[in-house]
Amino acid sequence: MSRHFYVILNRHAGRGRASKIWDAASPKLKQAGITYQLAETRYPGHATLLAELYAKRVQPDSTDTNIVLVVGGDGTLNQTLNGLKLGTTGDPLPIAYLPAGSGNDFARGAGISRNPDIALQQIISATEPTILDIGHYDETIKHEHRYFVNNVGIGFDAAVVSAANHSSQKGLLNHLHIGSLAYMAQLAGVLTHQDAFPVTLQIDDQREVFNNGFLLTTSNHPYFGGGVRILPIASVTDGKLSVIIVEKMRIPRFIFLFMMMGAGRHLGFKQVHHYQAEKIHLSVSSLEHGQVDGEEMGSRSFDIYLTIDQYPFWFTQA
Ligand SMILES: Nc1ncnc2c1ncn2[C@@H]1O[C@H](COP(=O)(O)OP(=O)(O)OP(=O)(O)O)[C@@H](O)[C@H]1O
Repeated sequence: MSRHFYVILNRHAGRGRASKIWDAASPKLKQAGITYQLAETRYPGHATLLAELYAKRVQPDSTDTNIVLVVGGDGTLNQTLNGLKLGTTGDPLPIAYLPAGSGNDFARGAGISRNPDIALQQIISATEPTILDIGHYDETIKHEHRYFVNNVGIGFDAAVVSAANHSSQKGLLNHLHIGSLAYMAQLAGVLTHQDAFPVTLQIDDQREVFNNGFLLTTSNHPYFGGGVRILPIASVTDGKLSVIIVEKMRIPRFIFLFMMMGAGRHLGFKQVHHYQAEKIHLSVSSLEHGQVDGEEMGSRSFDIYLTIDQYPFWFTQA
């Protein structure tokens, strides 16, 4: 059975790293006898439309395996997944993913190498799809729904994403290839300004209320923020979502908590609560920042139903 790749390339991902990764990978695909068609994203969000149109166009063919290869970061992967979901009526088209972003948290969580040569080998050597968990949310106030590969965050992490994106220094720092400094600088600012907020959480049949929420993240795997192991218990193959709530605490204690995350010891703090479930319902009535897979949801109140789903990915485990 021959393989044909539809490549969705975001040359801007990873501050331009994606472009170099693709230029090195394309001859190797040809050498491996894989045919491909290249589509480059032209504007933010374009990957969704490209994937949707491709899914609508492609015909299932028993002699050919059609695979969508994403070359970009978690944002491009998220958009591609959502476009494929919109455009597919029959069997889902498998996604191959060459991580080329800044954070690459999905690759960490799924066992896809962040070394592009190894990741490409994982893709080329695959002979069948690997089914992994993905998340889905339904937000009832603004009537939004979307799939996610990493996480949906409300509060601290989303405020950091928003502040870094709107920072006046971001362009300069990115130009100097030190964009992560933009996040570090914003982290300090958000730590001092983010207020506590009330959260109501329904986990399967269990209901919890927190008046002092600070960080609220529902995740599909352990990593967030570019490699922070916030939910070590989470897995892309357990058929469950994991949720963590960190209550507001004094700044030095919060910094200590972040240091303990490296060793996975933060879950023992009394202000840290975590759960796993197939269905999660979150309500936040105050205006808070939200993010999904690192993309801003805006500042608003939230009433979100989160569920787990599965999707075929094209790679062999490292
Ligand atoms: N031609 C383009 N011009 C500007 N932005 C684009 C273009 N194509 C895609 N984008 C946007 O680039 C953003 C960042 O992409 P992506 O998340 O893939 O990379 P990243 O942020 O470097 O990686 P990660 O999310 O893993 O940290 C996405 O929001 C995407 O919509």
